[in-house]
Amino acid sequence: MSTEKGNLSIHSENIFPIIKKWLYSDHDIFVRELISNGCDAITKLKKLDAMGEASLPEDNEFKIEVIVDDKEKTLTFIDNGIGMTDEEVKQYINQIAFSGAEDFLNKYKDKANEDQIIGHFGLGFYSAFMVAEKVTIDTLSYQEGAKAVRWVSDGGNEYEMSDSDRTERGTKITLSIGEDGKDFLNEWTVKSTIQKYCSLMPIEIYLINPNKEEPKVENEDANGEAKEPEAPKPLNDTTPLYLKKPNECTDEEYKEFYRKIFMDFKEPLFWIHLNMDYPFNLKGILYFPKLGNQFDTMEGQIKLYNNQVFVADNIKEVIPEFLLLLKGVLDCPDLPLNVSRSFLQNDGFVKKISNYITKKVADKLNSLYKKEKESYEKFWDDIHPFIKFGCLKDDKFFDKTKGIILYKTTTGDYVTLEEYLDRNKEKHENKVYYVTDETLQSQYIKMFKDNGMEAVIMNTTIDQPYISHIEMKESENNIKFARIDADLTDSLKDEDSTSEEDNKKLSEEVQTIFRKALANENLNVTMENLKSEDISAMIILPEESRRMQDMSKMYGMFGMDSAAMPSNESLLLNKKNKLVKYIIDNKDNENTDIFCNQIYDLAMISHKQLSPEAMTKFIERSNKILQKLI
Ligand SMILES: Nc1ncnc2c1ncn2[C@@H]1O[C@H](COP(=O)(O)OP(=O)(O)OP(=O)(O)O)[C@@H](O)[C@H]1O
Repeated sequence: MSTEKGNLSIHSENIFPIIKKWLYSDHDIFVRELISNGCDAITKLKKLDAMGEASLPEDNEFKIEVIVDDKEKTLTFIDNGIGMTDEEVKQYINQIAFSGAEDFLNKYKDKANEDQIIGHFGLGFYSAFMVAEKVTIDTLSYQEGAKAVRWVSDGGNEYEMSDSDRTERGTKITLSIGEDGKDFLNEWTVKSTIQKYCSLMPIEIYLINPNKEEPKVENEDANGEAKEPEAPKPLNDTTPLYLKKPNECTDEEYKEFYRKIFMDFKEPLFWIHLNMDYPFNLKGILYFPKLGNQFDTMEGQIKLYNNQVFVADNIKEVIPEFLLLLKGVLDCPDLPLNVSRSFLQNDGFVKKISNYITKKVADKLNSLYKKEKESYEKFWDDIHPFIKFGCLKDDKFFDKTKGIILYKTTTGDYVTLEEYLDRNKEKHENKVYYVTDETLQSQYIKMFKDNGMEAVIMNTTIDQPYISHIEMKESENNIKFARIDADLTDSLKDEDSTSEEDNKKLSEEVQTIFRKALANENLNVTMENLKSEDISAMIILPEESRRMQDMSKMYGMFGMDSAAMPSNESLLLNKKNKLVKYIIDNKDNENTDIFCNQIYDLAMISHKQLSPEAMTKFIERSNKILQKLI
């Protein structure tokens, strides 16, 4: 073939600077594009072979090689697929491939919307110019008698075609790397890019560095026999586990796949294998990860693939936000690979996928609850923030899971809301008592236990919004949550023969003593006849006031003054307690001040953390009390 020069029919002076500029943030995707073109070329040939329209040599092994040569400043992609004839190069590369680039340019002209443009990476072959100054294609078609063709372009709007010296079937694309792309002459960069985009692609991919000094290996074994050199390993897993049928996969395989993909060596708790052909094609595995410790951020990772080609991580337009707390791989060939995020957002098809995944997750949780209750309870501490977040975010998910949401009780077991309410209805109807800090509130927990009562433990950040959510959803049933120190239930009180009037008088009297001792004119004091004699006093703060306080503390961080909030805390004194009785009967005792302050601090410690000043005084006073015992 005589050398042929041509002009790429283009409507812009030069499209390539635009490609480089706009796609800069994603400029490693050219690796994905060129390798997937190689995969496609091989898949096409496999199909022809299966139809008997191509004959392949006996020892044929399909593969893709990527050669990184920092001396020659080239990065080369070789496949042994279908190849192209000169006519095909003209048609596919000069016309069709370019239309992808042209399409891109039109979008760029019409919509100055960055998201549209960056999201649209359907540039295929021409994305090579994002890093290359010159691109050379050497290709030999599988067809009998085909002649090898060379195509060269330096990224302007011109190309040159001539005969090539390629003798093997397939296509070799050589990128002469320019200044912009010099990172891609680094073996590690190329390797990690291939692993990012191509680790599940269906054809074996090998990375070759001709300039690397191979470490000397012993080529004789212990008996002096010549050792077989180790065969190079592909960088990818050509048959990812999710392609297998769920009933053919073992637990070990699921765990191994998880370790390999996420490099997470903590075992996942359980998983959901998605395998759907109709009405859309979706395969994948979603894992519920084990939370490390409470300081670990709950951040999952959902990798989206299109026919084993990586598209992106955590695309919240396709995957419901709360599912992003999971880890998983989803392969959806029906989702266009080259489409902008704003398009996905408005696509009804994508919503169907998202609803399907949500339903599958809810189904799995329900089946675990029904069939493997013990494991479900064991997993609960790890999975509950995820489930609660899902309930807050998605009403449908809430409807499907509300009956299987567990509450860990101070008795040590796990119950549903219905079970809790039912078994406590004699003592407090439609009311859920909860604990936010088991250590701090241990005094109250003990009192509850002594009286055969129980509270549920709600000690994570998601619990407060979740409580409000449940109260809203259950408003018809008038279900209310109250922290264990929010009020005093009748079950904790004993019969009291004192008249209401006398009681009021007594409370006022004691209030005066305590106000004076604590030098606090606003202190509220009430008297109750508790069942237990041991407790001297408790701090009571109505649920609503505490929620307001918590909120103001949160907003205080953003400049609101939380000190300006009135406090509704009151000191509840136990009439039955010896010390309280003693104070009432010996108002003028020299130790009254010490008693009152110590009682108040002890009650406060079980309610919230003391301020540094209060703590210092408490310790000083405790030491003084001890000294009096000498
Ligand atoms: N390695 C290759 N072997 C054989 N043909 C190829 C190869 N690379 C590209 N082609 C041909 O060139 C055409 C255009 O390639 P290009 O990557 O630009 O677009 P595409 O692969 O069709 O679509 P896209 O990459 O946008 O999904 C391909 O459809 C194919 O026919």
